Amino acid sequence: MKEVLIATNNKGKAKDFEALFKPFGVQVLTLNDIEGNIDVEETGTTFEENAILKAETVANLLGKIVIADDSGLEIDALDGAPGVYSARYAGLEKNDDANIDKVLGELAKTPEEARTARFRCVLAVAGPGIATETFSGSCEGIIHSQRQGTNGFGYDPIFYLPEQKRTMAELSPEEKSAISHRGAALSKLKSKLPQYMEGDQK
Ligand SMILES: O=c1nc[nH]c2c1ncn2[C@H]1C[C@H](O)[C@@H](COP(=O)(O)OP(=O)(O)OP(=O)(O)O)O1
Ligand SMILES: [Mg+2]
Repeated sequence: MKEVLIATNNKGKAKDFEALFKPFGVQVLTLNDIEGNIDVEETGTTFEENAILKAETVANLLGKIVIADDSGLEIDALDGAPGVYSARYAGLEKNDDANIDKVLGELAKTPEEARTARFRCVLAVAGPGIATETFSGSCEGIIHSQRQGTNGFGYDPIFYLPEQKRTMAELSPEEKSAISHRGAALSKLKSKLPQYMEGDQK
């Protein structure tokens, strides 16, 4: 079976990618599936910079084509925070629960109509024989006043989708794939996928 390596340590993202690649019959591997402990420090100030940094660093270490994902939540009432700092919003130790509590606390006095937000995702592809490229996608929603649903990861339980009348954490993996920022970015990358898999000589 064909495989892609996603340069991520996030098991929630890995599940999203499994659902996204399933229709193509492509097997998803992540850094959790390979030997060693690769963790790239995210020193960039944009999703693009961090996605490229992760993709190129891991591609260089492994000598193969990889896809990296840098993503996050932009909340308008917080001037775009947590943005690129989404994973470490409540502190250096990554903690989805603490991050959600921090956001809900900051928005406690913000009325529903002013709680607009979006998820953003930038995918970067890098590796031997190809020029690094990026693909981006976004998904609009509203920050809900409490958690709802148990699917997905990260901020999904508080990301309310008015059209679905549910939070992202109440969608099935297939439903999330169809509307998510990650799905939108991957659909731009999709047409180049055969080229990336052929270009990889390893
Ligand atoms: O679909 C999503 N549903 C909910 N939350 C999400 C989503 N997509 C990104 N997010 C949040 C989670 C994390 O707080 C941050 C990503 O941070 P980001 O640095 O890209 O990922 P990460 O450090 O967890 O894993 P890695 O860098 O190894 O890929 O945005
Ligand atoms: Mg990260």
